[in-house]
Amino acid sequence: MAQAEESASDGAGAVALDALSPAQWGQRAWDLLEKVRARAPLVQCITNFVSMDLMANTLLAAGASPAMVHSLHEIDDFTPQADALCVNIGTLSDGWVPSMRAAAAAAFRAGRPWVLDPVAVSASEFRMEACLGLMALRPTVIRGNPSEIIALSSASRVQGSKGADSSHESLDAVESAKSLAQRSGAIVAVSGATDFITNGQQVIAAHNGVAMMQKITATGCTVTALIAAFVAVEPSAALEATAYALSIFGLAGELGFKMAKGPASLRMHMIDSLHSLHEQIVVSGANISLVS
Ligand SMILES: Nc1ncnc2c1ncn2[C@@H]1O[C@H](COP(=O)(O)OP(=O)(O)OP(=O)(O)O)[C@@H](O)[C@H]1O
Ligand SMILES: Cc1ncsc1CCO
Ligand SMILES: [Mg+2]
Repeated sequence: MAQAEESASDGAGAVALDALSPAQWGQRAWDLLEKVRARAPLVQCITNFVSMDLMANTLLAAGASPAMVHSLHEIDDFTPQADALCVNIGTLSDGWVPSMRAAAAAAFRAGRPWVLDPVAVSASEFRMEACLGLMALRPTVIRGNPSEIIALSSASRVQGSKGADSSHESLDAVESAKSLAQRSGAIVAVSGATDFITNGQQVIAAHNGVAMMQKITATGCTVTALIAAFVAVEPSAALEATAYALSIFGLAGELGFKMAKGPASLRMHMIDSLHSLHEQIVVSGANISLVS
C-alpha cells in the first residue's frame, strides 16, 4: 500500500494536499480505483432515462455494482443496502421527486454517501425547487457543469431566484462552487476542460479529459455516479475521492480518444479504457493539482 493511501485512511484533513507531487496524486487515484475494484460498491442510481445505459456500464467497467432502482415502493428495502446513492434530475417528473427525497433521506439515515446531479437546474421552477429540497437532505457531493453550479449557488443564496445566465467563466463557477459548498456542507464539483472540486476552502483541479466527451450525452451524469462509487469506498475523504473519480474518468476519455473515430466509438473505447486501466498508466496519467 502506498504511503499516501495510509495517510488517506486516517480520514479527511489528515493529509497535507499541498505536499503531494504529481505522481503521489496519481498513486492515490490508483489506490482508490483499486479499492473500488476490490470492494465493488453497490451504487443505487435514480437517474434520467438518457443516462442509464452509459452510467451502468461505466460503473461496471470501474469495478462498481450499479442498480437503477427508483420506485418509491423499493426505497425502504433497497437504499439502506446500497453503499452509495446517485440522484440525477435530468428527466424529472412528478412521481420521481418523492422517490428521490425518500432515497436521499434513507441514505443519510444509514450514514451512506449520496451525490446530487442538478441537470439543467435553471430550466424550470420545478427543477430548481426539487433541487433545493434535495439539498436540504444533505448531499455528500454535488456535481454539475458550470451553468448548473452557478444557478444552484445563486438560487440557494436567495431561495426562489431563477438562477444565472447560460454562459460563464470557469473562475466564476469556482467561486460559486466554493460558496455553494460552504452553505450546503457538500463537496461541490464543477466539470469542464478542468474539473474543480471544493469543500468551500480547498480547491482541487483535475485536468484530465478530452473535449469530445461533451459530444456524448450523459458523460456528466455518468461521472457523477462514478463519484458516488469512489466516495462509497473512502467516505471520510470525499473531497479527494471526488477528484480521483473525475480524473480517472477523464483519463479513460483520453485513452479512448486515441482509438476513437468520433463520439460513438469514443463512448465504447472510453468504457474499454476504464476497464483496463493499470497502475503505471494511472500514476503517470492522472493530472491533478491543488489550486488553493
Ligand atoms: N473541454 C473539455 N475538455 C476535456 N474534458 C471535458 C471538457 N468538457 C467536459 N469535459 C469532461 O466531460 C465530462 C462531462 O462534463 P460536462 O461538463 O460536459 O458535464 P454535463 O454538462 O453535466 O454533461 P451531461 O449533462 O451531458 O451529462 C467530465 O468528465 C468533464 O471533465
Ligand atoms: C439529453 C438529456 N435530457 C435530459 S437529461 C439528458 C442527459 C444529459 O444530461
Ligand atoms: Mg449534466
